[in-house]
Amino acid sequence: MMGNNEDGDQLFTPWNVSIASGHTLLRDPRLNKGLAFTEKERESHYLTGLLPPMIASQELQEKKVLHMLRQYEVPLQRYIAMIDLQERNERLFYKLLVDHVEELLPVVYTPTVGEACQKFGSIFHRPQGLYISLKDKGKVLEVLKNWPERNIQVIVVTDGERILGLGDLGCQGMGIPVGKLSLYTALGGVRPSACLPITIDVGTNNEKLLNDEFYIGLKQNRARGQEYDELLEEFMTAVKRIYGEKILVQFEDFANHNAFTLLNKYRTTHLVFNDDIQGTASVVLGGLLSALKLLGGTLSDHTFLFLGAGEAGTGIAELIALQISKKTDIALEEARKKIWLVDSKGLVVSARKESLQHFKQPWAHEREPINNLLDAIKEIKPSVLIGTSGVGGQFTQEVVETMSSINEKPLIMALSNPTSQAECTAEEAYTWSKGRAIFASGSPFSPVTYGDNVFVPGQANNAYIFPGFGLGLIMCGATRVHDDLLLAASEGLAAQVEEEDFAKGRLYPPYSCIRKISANIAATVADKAYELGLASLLPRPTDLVQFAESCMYDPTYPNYR
Ligand SMILES: O=C([O-])CC(=O)C(=O)O
Ligand SMILES: [Mg+2]
Repeated sequence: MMGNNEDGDQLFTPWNVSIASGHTLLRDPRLNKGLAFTEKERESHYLTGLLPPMIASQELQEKKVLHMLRQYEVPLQRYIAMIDLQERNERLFYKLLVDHVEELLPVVYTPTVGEACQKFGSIFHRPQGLYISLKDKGKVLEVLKNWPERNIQVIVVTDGERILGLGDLGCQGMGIPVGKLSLYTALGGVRPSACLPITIDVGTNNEKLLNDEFYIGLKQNRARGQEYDELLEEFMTAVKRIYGEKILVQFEDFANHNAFTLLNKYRTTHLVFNDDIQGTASVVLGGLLSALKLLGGTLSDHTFLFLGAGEAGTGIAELIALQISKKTDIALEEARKKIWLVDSKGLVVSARKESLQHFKQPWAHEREPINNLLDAIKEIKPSVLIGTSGVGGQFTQEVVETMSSINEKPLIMALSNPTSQAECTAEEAYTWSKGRAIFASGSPFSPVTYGDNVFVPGQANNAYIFPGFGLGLIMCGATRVHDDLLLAASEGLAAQVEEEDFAKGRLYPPYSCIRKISANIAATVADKAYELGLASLLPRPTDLVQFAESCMYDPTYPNYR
């Protein structure tokens, strides 16, 4: 329909019904193959003349993009180039990511994605993902319907309040669901069209953003309480209504208070998973199980001390206690007593119980108060030290040396992200422990040479877990997440660590085999879901690893007729 409005501008309805060919085909990132369109495809799809004569293979295209990426010295430039590729040629983006996962994971994911979120307003080109704000209250279902795809299997949603260890980035947190879902596809094989990144904008308390003229979100302080709860309730109801019972909703980078509340509220009615609480817990438990092969003994022989008592800290602590209680005759309550948490006010102890947030209370054991990490280490003598504080540099030389004086092989995990927030670097851990520490970190660190040894630190990042875990849930039609599925994922991951990994001091297998790892995790998770009666796809496939592999998206170009 055409016509003139009052201002004299031409009005028209932006409808366009066509099958993709010619220019449209080239502009559709899901279908575009660029120079890889064959002679025949160019002829039958009206592409002749729209491309230069060269016909390139997908491999050659990969080589070219990789060459270009390696020329950029600034990580953010690489990130932008990858996002541009994703928006231009989706299959090439994923082919590249799958084939060069170790090199490109730090580009599209942690740590660079953190910087991208911080600068999101200025690098914002074309919108990715779906934005739902307070303004959409009462019409969230309609907003969801604006998304062009219908067959969604996974949503990753954030409200941007705790982006990695970088704090409140408001609406600019969108980089995180986008990045996580790229990994769902590249690492876990979930189809890109089945993935939906969502940011819920309830405002931000970040003054810098509120005063930034280019800030892309709502310029108001965060809604709390009833206003917040109602929007999230409307969202969760709409999601189930539009996508059904089996839609997986992954909560990501919410602040502690909302993260625990949302998970508890929706775990019995929806298929929900909190990556920061549960995914991180599962990846760390996997690393601990594999560390036992180096250290000997069982989990219950160890004493654990955490710096940080938020989502990651208490999530990991609870999963360790659960595993101990399942594998021994120690009750969960007793198992918890092997685990100690230090927060910003010092050791979590019973004397503080009244003033503690509810998620810290199970960890308030009997002991004299201690107000700092170092003294807590000296008193408790942990064999395992885990940093989940979100604050960089807290594992000082003295901390690492003290751990090393207590333990022959201290196990130290510096999990906070991105790299700037890591509790210590890999080099610090190996140097200060004189090469004795077993070290893993949330963000990637390069190998470290110490004496005659080259140590390869493992990256204890939930990226090992959520893609395979999600695939496992989806492929068996799971309807609820159960803690036993997380334990299964940890065991599935630990089973993938090989002798040569241990020889290099790493507790995790290399990311280069991540698709195989994910298929195995998916299989152990689905197997457990069948055992618990949580799987709806019947009959159960006999070979679950093979079934997982057969479900995985292959980014190789198809041929067009
Ligand atoms: O995104 C990551 O690298 C791991 C994670 O969930 C977080 O730090 O919040
Ligand atoms: Mg996270």
